[in-house]
Amino acid sequence: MTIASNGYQSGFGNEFASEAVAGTLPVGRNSPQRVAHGLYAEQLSGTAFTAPRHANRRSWLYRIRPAAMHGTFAPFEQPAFHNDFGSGAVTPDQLRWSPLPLPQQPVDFVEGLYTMAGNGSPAAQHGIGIHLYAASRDMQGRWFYDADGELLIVPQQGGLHVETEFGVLDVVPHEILVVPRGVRFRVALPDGAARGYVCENFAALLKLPDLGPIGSNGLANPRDFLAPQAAYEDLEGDFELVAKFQGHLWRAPIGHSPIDVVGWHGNYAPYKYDLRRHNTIGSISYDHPDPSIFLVLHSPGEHEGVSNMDFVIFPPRILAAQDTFRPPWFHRNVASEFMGLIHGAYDAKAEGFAPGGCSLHNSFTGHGPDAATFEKASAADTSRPDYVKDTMAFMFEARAVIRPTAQALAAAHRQRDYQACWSGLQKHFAAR
Ligand SMILES: O=C(O)Cc1cc(O)ccc1O
Ligand SMILES: [Fe+2]
Repeated sequence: MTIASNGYQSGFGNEFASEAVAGTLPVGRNSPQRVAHGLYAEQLSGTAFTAPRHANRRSWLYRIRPAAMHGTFAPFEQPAFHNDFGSGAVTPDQLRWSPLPLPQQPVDFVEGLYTMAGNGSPAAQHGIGIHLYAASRDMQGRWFYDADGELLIVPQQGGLHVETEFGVLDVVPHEILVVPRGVRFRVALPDGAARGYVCENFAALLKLPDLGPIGSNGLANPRDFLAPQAAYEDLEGDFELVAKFQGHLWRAPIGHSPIDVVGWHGNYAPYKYDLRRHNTIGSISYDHPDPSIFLVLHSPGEHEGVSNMDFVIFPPRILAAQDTFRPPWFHRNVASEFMGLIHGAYDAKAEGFAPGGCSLHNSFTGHGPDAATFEKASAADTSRPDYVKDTMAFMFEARAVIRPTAQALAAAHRQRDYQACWSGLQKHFAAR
């Protein structure tokens, strides 16, 4: 059984209000003595009660049964999905992986999560977990919530039909989905199989960046973010609720569908965004800009301008910079970079970086265009623009080193010859 979408409300972090049955939302108060239609009122807080108003996020849910109603949690064994990033040595090598193969067996979204890397921890409330998912069946009689971090889901192959307490979000590759901490949801696969990336953010909630001299419009525009209209099901049965709590998965029996919110209002809700709407800005004079110009959302850190995580995309664009090496330059950064590819080819890598694949370049590890890209771009005619088409790469960039998991380092899909992509770079130096 699937719940159909009731559509969307637009805006980033707005004070939304939505009811699937007319007259559900109380007027002029949040918690009346008796809620309309015999519903229960429940608050879901995403920030401290006393967070300043501009940062305060919470919603009120009016539901058939309160979230407290479920059985006792017991461990749920899914050893590939965790937050064990280790504390020992971490290789400074450049790392790259081919796409995670799609499962041959029936595997749902939660069973198909595979942890690649991360830093910090849910207990410390800083850092990120970076996961892949590869799934082949709908979550059946099972709902999931992550108490450890908000989930930034980046589909790469196959759509996702995501039923949440707040309503339904349908996403396809090129769209992203953010499910806030604690929100219960079920993922169905309209295309039969699906693959993608997840950034689990343990720290400050994702927000739109300030635009500085860019002005009041540009990059990801707030009105293009969509939150769901309320949609619910009134369903009883022998089901299960899976929780991620302090790095581990738990399961509890639940006798009803938790997607039973008939109306809600507030500013803490899941949302989606179509990356193709990004208003991409670049150089119209010379030089390739820093990738911060491609920022979509970020989780700010304690120091201004230094993020816990920046989500950056490399969408189709026109390169016009003159007398310029147009692809990303060679570089070493204090920040650490995990990249993925949703579609097409990435302009710094002629070969080997496939859609569904990923790479990791940690703090001060040298990287940049591969040898073939360097030779081509050094010889290119820059008097005319380049149209970079058929591409959508992204980066989860973190201030702290991103530690690959033991399973990612040992994985069959790791490209152990990745560094060879630079070995063909020729010495061109001539003093005279
Ligand atoms: O390909 C990369 O490494 C990502 C990246 C892209 C870019 O345009 C500038 C710097 C950077 O790290
Ligand atoms: Fe880089």
